[in-house]
Amino acid sequence: MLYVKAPAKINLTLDVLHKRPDNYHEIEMIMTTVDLADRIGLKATESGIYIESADRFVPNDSRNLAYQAAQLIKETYGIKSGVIISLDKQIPVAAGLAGGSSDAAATLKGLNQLWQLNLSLDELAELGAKIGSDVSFCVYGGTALAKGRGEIIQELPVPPNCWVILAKPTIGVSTAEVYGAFDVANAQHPNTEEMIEALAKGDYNAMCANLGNALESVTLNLYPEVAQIKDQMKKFGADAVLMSGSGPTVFGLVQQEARIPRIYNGLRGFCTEVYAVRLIGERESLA
Ligand SMILES: C[C@](O)(CO)[C@H](O)COP(=O)(O)OP(=O)(O)OC[C@H]1O[C@@H](n2ccc(N)nc2=O)[C@H](O)[C@@H]1O
Ligand SMILES: Nc1ncnc2c1ncn2[C@@H]1O[C@H](COP(=O)(O)OP(=O)(O)OP(=O)(O)O)[C@@H](O)[C@H]1O
Repeated sequence: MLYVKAPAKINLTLDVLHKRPDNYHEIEMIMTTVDLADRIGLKATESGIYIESADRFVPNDSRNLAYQAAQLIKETYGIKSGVIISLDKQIPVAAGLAGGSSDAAATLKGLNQLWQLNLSLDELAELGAKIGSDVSFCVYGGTALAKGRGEIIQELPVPPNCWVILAKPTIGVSTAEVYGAFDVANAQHPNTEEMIEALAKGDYNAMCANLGNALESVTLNLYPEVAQIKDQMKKFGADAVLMSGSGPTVFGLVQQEARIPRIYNGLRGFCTEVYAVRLIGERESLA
């Protein structure tokens, strides 16, 4: 069995520029990986693609993004052999943390090794873009500026060291629904350039000051409980707070470890899924 780690991502910024003729939105966003990861096991079989997962919210057929990754590699490179993909899910599902996309990216990287394809990260990221907008970033990991519909990746410096508290309300959010309700005319845009500068300088306070997500107000309107979690996280002492991706997960950045118990325990009072993890933000080598 070959094991590959599939880390979650958070959005430090997410800007939506305009709607495109292909119905996707042109975006500009800065993503970084956090130390909360699914573990993907890959086992060779004679033929077929099989998904094993104990999580009842995870599809075990071609709707699974890891299945789609294996299918794409098999078709593109004419592979006859099969694979059993076991997904040990740690990343909450439909959370805005790119769980499915990261599983797909890890599957691409793992199968590259299992089937000895010798593909580069760039080639794997290009394949990943066919599966979903977040998959290319997940192939590289680390910290990056993503453009286009999310698939054009430019590496950025590793953010300053800090803790990330993640809190997911019990609702799951559909990315398509949030983009669908987005109103370009009334959008609030984060300052992407300032965030890039903050990362270049390793300036934690500037990173906190420039967190911004144009989709946040859309999800907050649809699901008021997300706004409540944001308020609570601030009240309990996070340095800065933002919704990740299309939500509903809210993350808070904290530099002082001593502050974590108060925030963590305070949120656990009305939110079952709360995690305190380190920010990774650094690229890992090929699986
Ligand atoms: C919200 C984010 O997670 C931020 O990282 C991504 O922008 C979404 O990435 P994703 O879940 O991989 O998205 P996809 O599976 O490619 O697309 C899901 C749906 O979201 C909408 N979508 C997605 C990306 C994008 N740039 N514009 C869009 O309008 C489209 O309606 C699409 O049908
Ligand atoms: N490997 C997978 N893990 C979890 N969900 C998956 C997977 N493959 C497909 N799905 C489906 O995708 C839906 C969205 O789940 P996912 O956890 O990827 O969302 P997300 O974190 O919001 O993604 P993103 O941030 O990329 O928009 C789920 O409801 C599930 O039906």
